[in-house]
Amino acid sequence: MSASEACPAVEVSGLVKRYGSTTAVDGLELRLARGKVLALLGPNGAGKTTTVEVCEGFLRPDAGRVRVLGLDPRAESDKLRPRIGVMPQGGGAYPGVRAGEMLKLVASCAANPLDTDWLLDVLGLSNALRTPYKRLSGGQQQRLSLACALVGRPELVFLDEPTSGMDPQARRLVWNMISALRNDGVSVLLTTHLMEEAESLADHVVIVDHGRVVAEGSPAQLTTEDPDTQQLRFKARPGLDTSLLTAALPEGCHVSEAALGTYIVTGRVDPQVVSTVTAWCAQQGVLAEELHVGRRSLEDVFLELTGRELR
Ligand SMILES: Nc1ncnc2c1ncn2[C@@H]1O[C@H](COP(=O)(O)OP(=O)(O)OP(=O)(O)O)[C@@H](O)[C@H]1O
Repeated sequence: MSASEACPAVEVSGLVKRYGSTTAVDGLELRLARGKVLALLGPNGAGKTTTVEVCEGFLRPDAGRVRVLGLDPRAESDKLRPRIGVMPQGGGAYPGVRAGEMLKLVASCAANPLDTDWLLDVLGLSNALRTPYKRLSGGQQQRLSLACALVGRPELVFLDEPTSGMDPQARRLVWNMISALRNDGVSVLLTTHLMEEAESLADHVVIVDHGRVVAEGSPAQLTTEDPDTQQLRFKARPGLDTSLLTAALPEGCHVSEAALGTYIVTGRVDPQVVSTVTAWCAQQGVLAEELHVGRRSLEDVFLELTGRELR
C-alpha cells in the first residue's frame, strides 16, 4: 500500500472559515476513512457546505489543516481534482447545455471515464439526453449532477444533499448507487437533512452545529442500544396529562408529548412499563396506537443536540 493509499480519505483539524463577521466553521474536526461513507448532518447554516467546499478546494480556510487523499486541496488541486468527484448543492451547469453534452464534456476531462450512455441509462436520464439543463426537472438536474461527479471513476466523492428534491424512486436509486460505490471501495462524504439517508448509508455520522462537531459515531453508537436509553413510542389523543402517566411509571421513566398526539416514554423500558402504559391509557378511555419499543432514532438524537427551534 502506498503512503497516499494509507492516509484517510479526508482529514480536517481545527478548521475555521469566516465570511466577514460570520464564523461559518469554528474549529471543526473530521476524519473519513478510505472506502467508508461519512454523513455530515446539521441544521440550516451549521457550516456543512462551507466545510465540504473547503475540502473540495473551492474555499480557502482561515485556519486549520485539511488533507484530502493526503493532499492539500488548494495547493495541490491539480493532483487532487482528477481523483475526486463533486456534486455541489443545487447542481450548477450552463442553463442551455443539453444533458448528454454536459456529461460528455465532463467525461472528456477524465483519463478513464465511465461509458456515458451506460451512466445516463443507470440514472434514468436516457430520455433526457437532448434536453437543455434548464428544462430538466429538479430531480433530473440532481441526477445529472451525480453522473458528472461519478463519470471520472473518482476515489472519493463529495455529495452535497444528493437526494434533495428527488422523488422516492430516484432517492432509492441514488442510495443504491452510493452503496455500490462503497462496495467498490470509493469513499463518500455526503451532507443531508434526511436522517433515514444517514442512518441507512453512513458508516460514520458527524453532527455539526454552529460550525462545530457536537456528536459523532456510527448510527448505532449515536442511537445507542443501552437499555436505559430505550424508548416506548405510541400515538393517542393529543393533550393527555403526561405528568400523571410519568407518576404511574417506575422512577427513571419520563413521558413527553413529542409531537401532537405522539408520546415518548424514555428510561428503562421493560414489560412492566409497557403494561403500565397500556393500562393507564385504558383507564383514560384512550387506545394507545402504533406502540413501538426501540432505541432512539437518529432524528431524536439530532433534535436533542441541536434543539427544536427553526434556524
Ligand atoms: N458566501 C457567503 N457569504 C456570507 N455568508 C455565507 C456564505 N456562505 C455561507 N455563509 C454563511 O455561513 C454559515 C454556514 O453556511 P453553510 O452554507 O455552510 O451551512 P449549511 O450547514 O450547509 O446549511 P444548509 O443546510 O442550509 O445548506 C451560514 O450562516 C451562512 O449564512
